[in-house]
Amino acid sequence: MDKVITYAELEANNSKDSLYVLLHGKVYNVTKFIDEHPGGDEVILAEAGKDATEAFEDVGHSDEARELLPGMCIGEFEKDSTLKVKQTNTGGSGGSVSNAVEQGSNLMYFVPLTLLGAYFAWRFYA
Ligand code: HEM
Repeated sequence: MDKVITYAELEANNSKDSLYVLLHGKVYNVTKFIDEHPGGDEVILAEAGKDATEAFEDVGHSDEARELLPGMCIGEFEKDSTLKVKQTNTGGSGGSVSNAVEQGSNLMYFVPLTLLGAYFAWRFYA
């Protein structure tokens, strides 16, 4: 299983006729499996050309489901491509939203602490 799959290859195999899925940094050819998937074909097709790891783990797939994976593995995902995928995911609106949340959580601590400090300063001097 030494073959390295590029992002271009992953993206090119995005239909029911030929479908690759990226899970945990490995690429799986699920073309034959998709009709047998108990969760239906649409959920897997929706992850075509993307990192499906999160969707796969969110479902909480059983050990039996995981045992099917090695048989469909066709290689490792190109490391640089992973970065590219991650960058497009964190870029754009998603990135600014999480930045805003991060800044918000800093304020969440800063504002009450400042008010508390002001209150005790007032009690002390009053
Ligand atoms: C390509 C690798 C995958 C394999 C081998 C696989 C296999 C399975 C198996 C065997 C089940 C039956 C329940 C279980 O044993 O856990 C299942 C259920 C399910 N799978 Fe997958 N799956 C794959 C990918 C995905 C992906 C990418 C999604 C995307 C969201 C997905 C969504 C679901 C859902 C929603 C169910 C639940 C169906 C139900 O309980 O009605 N699966 N899968």
